[in-house]
Amino acid sequence: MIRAHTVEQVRAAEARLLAQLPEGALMQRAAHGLAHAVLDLLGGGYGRRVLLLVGSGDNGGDALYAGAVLARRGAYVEAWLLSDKAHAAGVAALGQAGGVVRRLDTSSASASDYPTTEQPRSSSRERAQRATVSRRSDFDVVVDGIVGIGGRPPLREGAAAALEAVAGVPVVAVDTPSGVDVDGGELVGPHVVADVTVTFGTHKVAHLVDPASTASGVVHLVDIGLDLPEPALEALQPADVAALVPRPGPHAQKYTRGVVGVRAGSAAYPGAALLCVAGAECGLAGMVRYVGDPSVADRVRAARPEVVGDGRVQAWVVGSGSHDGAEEALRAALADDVPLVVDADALAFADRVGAAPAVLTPHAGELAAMLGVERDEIEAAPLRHARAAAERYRTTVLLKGRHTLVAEPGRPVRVTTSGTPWLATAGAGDVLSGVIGALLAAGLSPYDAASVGSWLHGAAATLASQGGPIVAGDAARALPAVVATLVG
Ligand SMILES: NC(=O)C1=CN([C@@H]2O[C@H](COP(=O)(O)OP(=O)(O)OC[C@H]3O[C@@H](n4cnc5c(N)ncnc54)[C@H](O)[C@@H]3O)[C@@H](O)[C@H]2O)[C@@H](O)CC1
Ligand SMILES: [K+]
Repeated sequence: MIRAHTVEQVRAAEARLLAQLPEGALMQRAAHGLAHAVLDLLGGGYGRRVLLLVGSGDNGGDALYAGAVLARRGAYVEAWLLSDKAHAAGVAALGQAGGVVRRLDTSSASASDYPTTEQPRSSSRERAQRATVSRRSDFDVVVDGIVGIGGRPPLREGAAAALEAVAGVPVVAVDTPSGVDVDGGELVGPHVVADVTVTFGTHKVAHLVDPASTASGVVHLVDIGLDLPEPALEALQPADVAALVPRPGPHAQKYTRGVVGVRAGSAAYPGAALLCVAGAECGLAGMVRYVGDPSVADRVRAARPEVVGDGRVQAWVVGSGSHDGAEEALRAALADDVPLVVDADALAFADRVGAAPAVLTPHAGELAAMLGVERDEIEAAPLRHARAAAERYRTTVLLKGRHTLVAEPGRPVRVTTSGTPWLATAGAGDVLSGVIGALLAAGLSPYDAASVGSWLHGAAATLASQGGPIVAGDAARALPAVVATLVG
């Protein structure tokens, strides 16, 4: 499991650990982890050229100490101090290691004010003595030590100008890309866009949740020995999914494995019925029933001879393509008093679900209608709105997106990081609701069914895609192969 904690949780854990360790030990752990990640990225230290952007806090301290390690490995390291309060011991350490330190006045800086003279090709000692500075193209990497978990977004003007001055150079962010909203994962103004983020102790919410996760690049976690409580957020990994996926026991029969019923599709949208059933037929439940418009039911049975008609089920999937039959489909499903997936057209009636165990599966537009806000607001702050919806409906809410979120009151939000952009295709949501229904029927809780279903759906899309385009049915067809690799 990948876990992410809030700034408050990290600070509390750090305080407990700091009390047991010699002064500075934690920062040294962080800085060495950072330096080694930079060395890995650059393929070594000797002859490499590293620029540190250093803010006023300990995030800058990490960058400076890491810079000292890199300088001792033969790298040319130059630090631009963006504040006159930069970490003093870190500045001294970098200087002792032969690094170049420049104090910049960022109060009125624009990108053109930043150093642009060419760096002479001479020994690192000479370079350090002359304290000459480089053109942006002379740096192999920029280390962003502007702000970490102590930052308040957005990035201040001077820091943003410094970034602009080195645009195009690969960036390694220290702990978090500076300027992002660390706990909310929102982007509210200028911020660093990192190629790699080296974080300490645990992931932060912004590394996993969109839109901020797009600014984090590849996230590398350095263990500094923190003892942490239940996370704010978690991302299932293959081993977690494998542990949760239902498997038939030696005496299994179709009814004990669970029966999932689908009330989806309509004469206007027959394809939604077929795709939802295709997801439900992933093989994780013992039987699939379809109930709907007779002409659609005929098409479902023609395509999928295993599917049977109305009867007892352990879970219902309602709403994908139900059109104006959604309200009645939801009413009928609720009458059975079993867990249900409420999708698409049925989401307009989500208030009727009450205390029934359920997964609501809106995309941003549907959630906007449910909460009475604009779609843009959901897309700018998906985590905040997924949590708000879970509280508002007192149930499990799966908000679809590049990194789908599963929120339930009182539980860490689960974020899905499997998948491919090729899955943004018509009918993908219908398949997803079917898979989640099958998992509910097999006995998983709404929280597990939603997060495992979403993970499997993303992994199946990746497998089907092989880097190229797919349609929703391709993802459904790849589901059994994904499950086989997990449980095999
Ligand atoms: N606390 C600890 O024990 C450890 C902390 N570590 C590092 O310390 C960091 C936290 O350090 P701090 O608490 O000093 O905080 P930061 O260094 O993250 O930032 C705080 C400073 O940044 C300035 N600032 C805030 N918002 C800004 C903005 N939008 N633009 C520009 N400047 C801004 C503030 O004036 C403040 O001085 C972590 O992210 C991590 O990198 C690591 O060394 C591991 C150990
Ligand atoms: K940073």
